[in-house]
Amino acid sequence: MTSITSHHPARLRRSVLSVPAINPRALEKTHGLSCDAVIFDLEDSVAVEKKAEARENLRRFFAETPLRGRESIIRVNGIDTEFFSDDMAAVIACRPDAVLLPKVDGPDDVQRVADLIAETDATESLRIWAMIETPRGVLNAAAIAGAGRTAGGLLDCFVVGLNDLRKETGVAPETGRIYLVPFLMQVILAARAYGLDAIDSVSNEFRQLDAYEAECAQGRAMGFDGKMLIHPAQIDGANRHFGFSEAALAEAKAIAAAFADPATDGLNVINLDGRMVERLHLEQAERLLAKARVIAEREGRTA
Ligand SMILES: CC(C)(COP(=O)(O)OP(=O)(O)OC[C@H]1O[C@@H](n2cnc3c(N)ncnc32)[C@H](O)[C@@H]1OP(=O)(O)O)[C@@H](O)C(=O)NCCC(=O)NCCSC(=O)C[C@H](O)C(=O)O
Ligand SMILES: [Mg+2]
Repeated sequence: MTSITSHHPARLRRSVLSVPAINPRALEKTHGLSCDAVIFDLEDSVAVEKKAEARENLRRFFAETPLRGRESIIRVNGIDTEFFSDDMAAVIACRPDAVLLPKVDGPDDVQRVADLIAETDATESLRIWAMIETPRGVLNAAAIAGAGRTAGGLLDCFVVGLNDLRKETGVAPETGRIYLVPFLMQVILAARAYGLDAIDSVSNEFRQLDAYEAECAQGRAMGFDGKMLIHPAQIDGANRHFGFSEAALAEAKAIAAAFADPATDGLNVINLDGRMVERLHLEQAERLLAKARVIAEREGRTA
């Protein structure tokens, strides 16, 4: 693979909202929210004595009122915990689009889960997402991303977890995430090297929307595809920052139109209004336009 083309070029993952599976009211609310994807959490937001009840909530939710038109992901407890096998049974029963593994330390974690899925009839539809949130996870990010290939191509997306990473490393929550940026960039690079998407970490302060918006802008500039969220108030900001401006859309259309002109047949590089544009830019433009079409479709208009 030589480009950053992902498995699913037109898949939207701007806003990925986490919802505690123990909270029926919040589960119900997901139907009216404009996030691109929902993570149904069985891990940290569910108390130990409530795990079984949370799984039951999910079984009911997926059977009776499943999410439509958006990706659904279930976050299970860690593979070495006592909850994992019951969580995976719930995942297989619910049939979300993906299972999110927390605290992935190395490629073996992904392989173990891929082997488990291979024993079921969910291989066609169920993908694996991995949380990169431990020091080993960050150090092994490239090997983990590469494991996607041996694990039947099921690995699809990385999600960064800075709460755990701060806890494990002692890095302070400084403005601008200054000391965390090297870790974040390493995760993005590893994801891109193997065609995975990468989702930025949650921001805990869900009432401080100015700081949150700045963090979204930073995440977008770093190359993340979207942000994991904890509260509905964070959805609009993520959709805006990880979406496209009118200017970017117009530029993508101009690039696509230029290369569609027969006059550019056989040319790899052209002059577009005083700027060099290559066919690699056409790939980027087409990816942007495909995502823009999905957004427009969802909003009931034409791109
Ligand atoms: C943080 C919260 C506990 C705050 O909840 P609450 O006190 O209810 O907030 P509000 O009163 O402002 O809520 C307003 C209404 O919005 C609904 N709501 C709130 N959060 C959600 C949600 N996540 N999904 C759907 N709906 C939500 C409330 O029910 C209110 O509705 P209404 O009654 O009609 O007014 C809460 O936001 C929350 O639990 N958030 C998610 C927590 C979570 O999922 N944690 C795990 C993910 S974080 C993570 O993964 C960290 C990572 O691992 C790492 O290491 O970094
Ligand atoms: Mg975590």
